[in-house]
Amino acid sequence: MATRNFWSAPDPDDPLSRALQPPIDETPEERAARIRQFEEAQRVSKEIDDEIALSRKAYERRKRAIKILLLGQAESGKSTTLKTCTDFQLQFSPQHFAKERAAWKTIIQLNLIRCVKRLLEVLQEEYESSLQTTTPSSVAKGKGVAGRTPTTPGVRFSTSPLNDHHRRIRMRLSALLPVEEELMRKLLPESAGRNDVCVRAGSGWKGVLAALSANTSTLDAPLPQPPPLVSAMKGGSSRPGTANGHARDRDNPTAVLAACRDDIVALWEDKVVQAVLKKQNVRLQDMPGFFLNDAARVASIGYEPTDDDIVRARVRTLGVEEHHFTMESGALPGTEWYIYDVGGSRSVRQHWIPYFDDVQAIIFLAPLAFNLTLDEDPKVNRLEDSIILWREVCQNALLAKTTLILFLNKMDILQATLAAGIRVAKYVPSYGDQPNDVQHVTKYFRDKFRGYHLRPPAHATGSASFLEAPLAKTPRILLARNLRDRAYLVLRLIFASHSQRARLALACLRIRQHGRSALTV
Ligand SMILES: Nc1nc2c(ncn2[C@@H]2O[C@H](COP(=O)(O)OP(=O)(O)OP(=O)(O)O)[C@@H](O)[C@H]2O)c(=O)[nH]1
Ligand SMILES: [Mg+2]
Repeated sequence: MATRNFWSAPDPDDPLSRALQPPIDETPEERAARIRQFEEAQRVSKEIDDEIALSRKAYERRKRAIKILLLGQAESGKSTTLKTCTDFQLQFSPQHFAKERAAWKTIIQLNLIRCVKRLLEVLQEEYESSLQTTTPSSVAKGKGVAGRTPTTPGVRFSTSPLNDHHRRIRMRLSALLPVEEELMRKLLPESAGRNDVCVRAGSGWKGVLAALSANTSTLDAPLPQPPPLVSAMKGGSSRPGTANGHARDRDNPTAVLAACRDDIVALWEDKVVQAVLKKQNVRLQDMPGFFLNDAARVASIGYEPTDDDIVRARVRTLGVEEHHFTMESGALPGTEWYIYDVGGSRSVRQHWIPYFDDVQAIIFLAPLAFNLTLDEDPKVNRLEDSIILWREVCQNALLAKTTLILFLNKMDILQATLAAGIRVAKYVPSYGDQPNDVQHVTKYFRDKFRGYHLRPPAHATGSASFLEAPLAKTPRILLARNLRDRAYLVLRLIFASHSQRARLALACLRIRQHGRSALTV
């Protein structure tokens, strides 16, 4: 239907049309101004129409897209799972990957500083708990430690095996703390007081860190000798990061870490320090973002993170991060995928719910961390929390038709924990005197999870590797032995190719069509 122009002949029956007519005595300038105004209004209106059409198209595309939600408690490995996928995708986009690598470098440096900080805390606790005050009788017996014998009653002394050498290293390494503070502030301004590395989803934190890393790379030349850290501890007043000549060090984690490198390595490899950790029952190796074994490499001037470093880096997610991929080849070319990575700590779990009625699949990560407790509530066992959370997900009515995929992950940590002689029965009394090996422990906990979803066929258990196992129509039990296995499955899930193994990806879609099922990996 043709539209009537504002200045066309008025419809005598329409009062609005009559009112919009130009005045009879309109001058040529007024007319030109009116036409310009009208054309501008038309342009804006068209722009709005185009935007509406575009967002309608995007909405339709999004409705057709495959949406996956990653769930699990904090530190369960959600972001890591996604990282492995992104990593894979970035192989085909090296420039983008270089930028990512720069961002991860700073995160890994922060992770290392956090490990050092934790180590220093343990040593401080040990030192404080060993402090004693001399009594006349102890002085008489010549009781004393760390090579010194207090000679006066009432003097406080330490019975700790840590000596002056350790204390000096400890003091020097405390220079890393302002660097950590400054980096954390840049990463997340409201992070003051948090003891972990965290980022707000969607805040563009990778860009911030990549820019930071690029700026500091010009400052990465070794510091003049002696390094400011050492001179500061030798009684000088110039501490790194103070106005006294070294303000730039705070902003240059690479240089400060390099100056601390030998101290970090020496402290971590020190036999006495290792004995203290054992006595205090602290396994820093189990800490997420553990890089002390790599300190000599990570704390060097020319450090470049490897892919493995990036996978192992720890950064806590706050909020919901959306990742969007379009499958370019393989079984479902052109398909759009959205993967949502959420924060897993208790205080942010309510943000999961709005995603429940919009996703086709949930990948639930559950590490078998039977001996650990939640950071946010040290009274709650991690594994118990995971099982309760899994039960809630399985029983949620909004997820009745959603494919549920359960990863029992961090198998390598389970293996190391059991190999270190840590007994399951000590933390889970119901485990009783069953053998304390990976096979029995995994089976025991797998059954705990299995109670809440379809029982898999008996023949599916115990396959050598899920990659070789033929795919059954019914859900099956598969075991990813390490991160690589898990990454592989998810990658196939996302970038399904024509290979045999890609059937796993298709299976997920098939399962989706057949209603509730679960695949335990
Ligand atoms: N050894 C080992 N470490 C793992 C594995 N999966 C994840 N990690 C590490 O565990 C830490 C925590 O993983 P994230 O992926 O950040 O955990 P998340 O679930 O995203 O945690 P939030 O964001 O706090 O909810 C990281 O340092 C990972 O490198 C695994 O299978 N084995
Ligand atoms: Mg995360």
